[in-house]
Amino acid sequence: MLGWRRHRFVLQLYFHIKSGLTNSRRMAGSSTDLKTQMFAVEPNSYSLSPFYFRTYNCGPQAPSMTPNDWPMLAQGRLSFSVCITKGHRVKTARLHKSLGQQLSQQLPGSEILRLISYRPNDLHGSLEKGFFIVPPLCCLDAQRRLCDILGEYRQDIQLCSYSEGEEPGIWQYLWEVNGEAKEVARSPVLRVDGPMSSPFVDSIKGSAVFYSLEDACSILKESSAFIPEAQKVLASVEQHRVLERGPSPIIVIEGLDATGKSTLTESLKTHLEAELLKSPPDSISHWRTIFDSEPSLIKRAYYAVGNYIGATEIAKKSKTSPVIVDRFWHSTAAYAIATEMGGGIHNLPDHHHDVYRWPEDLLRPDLVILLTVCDEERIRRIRKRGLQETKEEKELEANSMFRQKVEEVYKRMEDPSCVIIDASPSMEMVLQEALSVIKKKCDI
Ligand SMILES: Nc1ncnc2c1ncn2[C@@H]1O[C@H](COP(=O)(O)OP(=O)(O)O)[C@@H](O)[C@H]1O
Ligand SMILES: Nc1ccn([C@H]2C[C@H](O)[C@@H](COP(=O)(O)OP(=O)(O)O)O2)c(=O)n1
Repeated sequence: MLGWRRHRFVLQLYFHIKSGLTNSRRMAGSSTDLKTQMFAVEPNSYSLSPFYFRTYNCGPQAPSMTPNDWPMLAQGRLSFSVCITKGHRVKTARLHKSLGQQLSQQLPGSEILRLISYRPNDLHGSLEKGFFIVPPLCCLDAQRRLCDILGEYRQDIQLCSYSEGEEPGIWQYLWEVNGEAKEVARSPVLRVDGPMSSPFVDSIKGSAVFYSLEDACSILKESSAFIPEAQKVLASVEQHRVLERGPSPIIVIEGLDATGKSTLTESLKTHLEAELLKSPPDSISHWRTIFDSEPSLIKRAYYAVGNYIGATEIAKKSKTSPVIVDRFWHSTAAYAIATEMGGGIHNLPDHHHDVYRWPEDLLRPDLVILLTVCDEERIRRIRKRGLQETKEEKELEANSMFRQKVEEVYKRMEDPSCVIIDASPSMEMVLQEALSVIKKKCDI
């Protein structure tokens, strides 16, 4: 109760001294929407699985909740959700990324979790992405700073706070960030079980993993207004029309950074008198850092399209010699799925889920080899190599859970699935093992 009073006081004080135009039409729409809204918070230390809650209408039989049901509200804690309201998908994705960065930088000590909000009967039509913010205990300053950050985004966000209310239960308060102190709506909230099909998984398709060239290109088309290089990548697709593949085997080598892909692909090239190609191909790889700094919607669309551009060259070369490919679609899907799914391995989509399928319209290799080495050896190799690591690889080094998830997704990919080779032994032994697998699986 005390938490709620203090919390409302701080927010109202803040909004009273802010001025600006109100946007009552949008907020009125949102407040009615809230009555049927589901929220899913990605797993973290509070909950190893996603945390689901929904708003509901009060009634005589309405169940009420206590902070015991909401671990993040224990000890009078307050928490917040910020959703980016639905709009142009590329613009929304960029706003989401920049808001996430600002929240992490400017609210040190707060837990910033990814959140999605949706209506169960219309997931894709209603899905909004955002963050669930748990400031440190007794940190009034965090609320002020949160409001400061949100000022810049006020036309595009919906801010709610959560606390115990005057009436029993946990309440969600919808705030108008844009003008006088105004609590626009309030609603009791109820923690609920997750649906059978995870909305986090459903939201991946078409927003982080693209199962057709058309889907990935549509994102790059929309991005062209903000990123001139997106247009250049699309022009490259036009120049690379898919060709019939030849009779020689196409072999993809996959694995985490420093598992020995480059070393093995170079040796295979020599031993099999093969062509060595990589994805993304040279024609677009110089724009990689530009797309790496974009939100996953755009970054993953770039890598997806890169596979299709690469496929044209792969198909052409397979007419005359075996082709070895250093990373292909499995990398694109594995890193995207592992990044988008919070929590541990148990939270990944189940085996045989259709997120692990190969895109129908993408050239299918004859064999995919996955190189694995233990963490200690992989990190020893990264240090020995001494080259600059990508930001993502630095995170991989720091985040063992993410690394395990990427590798697990590789292992779950289907049709073609990966043949796993333990790449810990000497380079010569790894090469011999790879040659033996290739001999068995391909016509060489
Ligand atoms: N089987 C192996 N045993 C020991 N070191 C290896 C082996 N394979 C590769 N390396 C070394 O590990 C480092 C990373 O290998 P690299 O082929 O560049 O990996 P990737 O292409 O997967 O990032 C390099 O310094 C390489 O010489
Ligand atoms: N075909 C590909 C190749 C790489 N990627 C992405 C997946 C990861 O985000 C990075 C990994 O590439 P990185 O440059 O770190 O790794 P290598 O140097 O190729 O070992 O690129 C992809 O999505 N699709």
